[in-house]
Amino acid sequence: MLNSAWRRIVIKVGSALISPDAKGCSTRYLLAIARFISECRQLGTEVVLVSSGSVAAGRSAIAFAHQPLPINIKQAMAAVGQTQMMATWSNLFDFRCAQILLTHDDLADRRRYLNIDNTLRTLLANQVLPIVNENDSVATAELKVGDNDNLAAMVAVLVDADALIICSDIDGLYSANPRTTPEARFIPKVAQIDAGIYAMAGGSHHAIGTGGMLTKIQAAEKATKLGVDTLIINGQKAGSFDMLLRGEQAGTLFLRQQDRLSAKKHWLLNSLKSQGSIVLDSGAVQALLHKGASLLAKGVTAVNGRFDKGDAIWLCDSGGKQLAKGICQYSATELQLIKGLHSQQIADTLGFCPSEEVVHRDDIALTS
Ligand SMILES: Nc1ncnc2c1ncn2[C@@H]1O[C@H](COP(=O)(O)OP(=O)(O)O)[C@@H](O)[C@H]1O
Ligand SMILES: N[C@@H](CCC(=O)OP(=O)(O)O)C(=O)O
Repeated sequence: MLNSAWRRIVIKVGSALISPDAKGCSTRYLLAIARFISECRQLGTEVVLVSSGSVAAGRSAIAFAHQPLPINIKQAMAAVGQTQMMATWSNLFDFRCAQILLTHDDLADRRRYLNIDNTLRTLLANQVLPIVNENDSVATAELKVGDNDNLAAMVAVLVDADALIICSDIDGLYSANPRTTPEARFIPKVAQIDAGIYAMAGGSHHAIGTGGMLTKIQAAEKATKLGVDTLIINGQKAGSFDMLLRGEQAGTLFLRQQDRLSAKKHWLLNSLKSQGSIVLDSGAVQALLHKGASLLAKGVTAVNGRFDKGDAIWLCDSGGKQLAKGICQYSATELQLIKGLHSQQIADTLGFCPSEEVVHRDDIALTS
């Protein structure tokens, strides 16, 4: 039985699995991965897929013989390969897929970060499989995350995933690159990522992979710090997925450093500076404290301070007691106009309704 604590997972698939011969997309390895994704969903685990492969899949369409590939050539390859990659995945599923293309800027900007978060939540709530990649054909080097291992870790944190599964072309982390050091030892579990672990990492052995083991360890560090267990598994072996479905460990497991929810709560309460506060009516206070509910406009009675969509704010009771901190989906000006209204009235009042919730329950940390 798949790990029952996995409510939501992010699966990252590397270029070598999408386009093993760098001649367009191949289903050679994707069939087993697609079957795994379908089974996870049937077991009630939500899946977000981060798929590399646009450059590798589009490589044969653009004439260029030399290495390294210049950025304009890679961008043209990505533009061709991205549609092929999406079409290949879509053909393997009997449910809908959605394409999300991101750059580093989208994740660094608070408003865009929230929009992506809302889009992903909505897709998952509608049983659509989000397939994320870097927006390679438009992003310049400075705008890029640069590799999909780190991108997948950022997405895992964004969607509050319980686990990040990085599917590569090797069984997991070894004490050195086994392709150049045959006596390298396999490392099944990593409790703490330190300089010694980084020293094990070598680069990629093929021209289409980005980062080799280094970016996978960086990704594991990002994700485990914020409460996401991270696995590096061999996506070329269907047996890796069978093991996970039986609840067994496959590949190398990087253990999360703390509980995911407490990591988020800690981040909200201690790292995000509050830009204002809102006062809740007694019904909203009860729903917040005892039902873990999202905050709706109906329950807001007053708005203090000047904050923007995406800022952290205090949620207070009528006596001014700070009950929780949360990320607000509306600016203070917008909230002044919609406070006390039913969610259905928001669009009529503002002309738009980015979210039915003023503060989503996933973005709330109670102070006690
Ligand atoms: N310590 C290590 N343990 C395992 N693999 C390593 C190590 N150092 C470097 N590698 C290389 O990293 C490769 C996987 O990274 P990469 O080629 O970027 O794959 P992907 O396309 O899946 O991201 C392996 O095939 C191996 O050649
Ligand atoms: N975004 C790029 C992949 C970048 C990347 O990290 O590749 P990989 O190391 O194969 O996961 C693409 O779609 O070609």
